[in-house]
Amino acid sequence: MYITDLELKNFRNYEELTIQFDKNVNIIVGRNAQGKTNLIEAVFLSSIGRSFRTSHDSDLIRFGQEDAFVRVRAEKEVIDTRVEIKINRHHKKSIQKDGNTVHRTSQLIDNIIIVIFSPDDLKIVKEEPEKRRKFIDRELAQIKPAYYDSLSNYKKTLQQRNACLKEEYVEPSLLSLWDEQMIIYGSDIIRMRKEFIDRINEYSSRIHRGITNGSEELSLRYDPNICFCETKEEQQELYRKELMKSAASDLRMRTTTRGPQKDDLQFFVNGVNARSFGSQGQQRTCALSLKLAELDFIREETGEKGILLLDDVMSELDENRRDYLVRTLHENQLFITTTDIDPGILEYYPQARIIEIENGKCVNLEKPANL
Ligand SMILES: Nc1ncnc2c1ncn2[C@@H]1O[C@H](COP(=O)(O)OP(=O)(O)OP(=O)(O)O)[C@@H](O)[C@H]1O
Repeated sequence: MYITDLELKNFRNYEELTIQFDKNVNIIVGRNAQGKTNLIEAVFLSSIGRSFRTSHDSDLIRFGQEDAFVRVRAEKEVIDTRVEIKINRHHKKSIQKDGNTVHRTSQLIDNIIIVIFSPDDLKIVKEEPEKRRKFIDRELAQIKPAYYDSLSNYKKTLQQRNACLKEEYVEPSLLSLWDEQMIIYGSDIIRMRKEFIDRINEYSSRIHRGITNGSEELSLRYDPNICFCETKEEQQELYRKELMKSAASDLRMRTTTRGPQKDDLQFFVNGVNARSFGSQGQQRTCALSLKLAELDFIREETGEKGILLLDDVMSELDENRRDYLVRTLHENQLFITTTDIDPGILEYYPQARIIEIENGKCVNLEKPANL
């Protein structure tokens, strides 16, 4: 799968842009604050209909304008696709896929599959558990409609249950109504997360061995707040018991204290917890292995090669890791944003398309003379 072209109108600092991409490597180069990340943000929008850096769609509209428009075309193994997004300051955003209106974001799932890797991702090991849950959710929701549905239903139910717990008087029958919903959706989430992490563990440990020339063994462990059970029935039964056990503390604390909203993911390098004891370099290598494992997972699940956006990440990696990244990704379409082109990348990818950005305009599609 690869993105063939992009069209923008009044998107962030772009007034108007039409651009074709290379099916392998696209290097988006320019000084700071010129619109490099804005460009890949527009590309990313076609995968889940949302930005990776803001939850306010109106932020995407060019200052002083009322509407923004994004069109992304992609070629896939079986059928090509086109995603168009219109954002208005006052109305709901509208999305079309191949000319048909998308009513629910889940209808976009499994169409254009994009993985974004930014410097923030390099901190995933040492950051708060929320970041690791977000990683799991973003990845799974993008390719598994069932996960997307369970997660959004779970989040809605959790909100309603928490609102109920904040009331002066908590109606027991209402609470147990929410509990039954939590049990169904929460159990599904735990089971799908467990399967996902087991698979990602397998891929990432192989990749990690490759990056470290076999000197480090990475293993991932899912750390669910409510233990994983082998069967769905056992899972729901356990979930029910845990909710009953925590009912008194939930009422006292006026919030839901148990469930997948408290899950975490642990990283071990050579058996040692990387969050507590890993060096910064080791933590970064874990993050890199995890990201690359995502692409393997996508390939296995969908048969498609996911598209990778590397936002400003090359300069954050040492030569060894950069090399590994560049060498292993020759089958995926890459978008690399950078202020300076690393000549090493052009050695591997002499055909890479260089897209130079200046103040929301594409100024030069040729290779600079010095490279
Ligand atoms: N809605 C908007 N309308 C107009 N301009 C915007 C809008 N949102 C952001 N910008 C501008 O876009 C620019 C930032 O673009 P972007 O984040 O893509 O930078 P970049 O080229 O990736 O820079 P860096 O190398 O520093 O990461 C800023 O000048 C900002 O003011």
